[in-house]
Amino acid sequence: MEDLHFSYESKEVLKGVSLRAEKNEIVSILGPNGVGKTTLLRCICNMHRPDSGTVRVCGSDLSAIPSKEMAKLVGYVPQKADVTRTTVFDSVLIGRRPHMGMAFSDRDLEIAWNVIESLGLGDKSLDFVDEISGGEFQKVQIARAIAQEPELLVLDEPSNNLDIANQHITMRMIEHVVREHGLCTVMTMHDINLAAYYSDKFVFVKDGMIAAFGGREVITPEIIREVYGIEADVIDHGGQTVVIPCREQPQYDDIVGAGVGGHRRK
Ligand SMILES: Nc1ncnc2c1ncn2[C@@H]1O[C@H](COP(=O)(O)OP(=O)(O)OP(=O)(O)O)[C@@H](O)[C@H]1O
Repeated sequence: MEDLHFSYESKEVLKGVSLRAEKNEIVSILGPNGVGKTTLLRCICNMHRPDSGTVRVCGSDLSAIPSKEMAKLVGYVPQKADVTRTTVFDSVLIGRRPHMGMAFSDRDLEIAWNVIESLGLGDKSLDFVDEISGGEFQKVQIARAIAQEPELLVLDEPSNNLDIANQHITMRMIEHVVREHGLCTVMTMHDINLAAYYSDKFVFVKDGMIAAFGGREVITPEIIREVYGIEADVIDHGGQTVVIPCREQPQYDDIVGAGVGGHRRK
């Protein structure tokens, strides 16, 4: 992505974003609510046309290729997806559409089933997607994108609605697919610790620009303060980077003192 600018009408959300993600890499995009993370992902997937700048996947300018070719390159899981009444199995199998000829092949069926089983959805495969839980639905969306076998997997908050065990099952599945097939995953995350657990690179977004981009060395108390405006400790826990917000935050007192939620402190 090179020098990308994007505006909603007169509001400029992305102000010259450049970044490069490699094969076999998991890249997490981090930053506060409303900073432009989803907008960035939608530009990567060609769902938003940037004001200027380019996005290339495997050398192809996505704005210039047919949608079926695009679907072979990029699999996208949005934060909120529409629910149509299909079974879990069919919903995942549909991910194979960019690869199929006139009909689904045995290989398509096998790939769909393997992903479903790996994500622990086997016993739900004949359930309708409008009759499963929010977390199960999230896993179905991710399973479909994995079954699509794209070069680039773009995930908007993949841990949404998932309990701690399912967060790790899903992230491990994504990690496995990335390592096994050498594809690239770019995802937004609010949980920095989960991102730190599984990602190779981190992009901190602030004011429509990249505040930091790199390996786990960019996760520092300074960048957390700069981007989120909070104090936090960043510790190494057995080789794992862990961010722990400090209990005392001067601005929390201001918020509580101002009576947010009706709980004015005396
Ligand atoms: N369709 C739209 N029309 C106008 N403004 C929009 C639209 N979608 C998003 N915005 C605005 O653009 C900004 C960036 O939104 P975006 O959804 O990209 O943020 P985000 O970082 O993904 O937020 P979150 O972490 O809360 O999901 C926000 O101020 C938002 O209100």
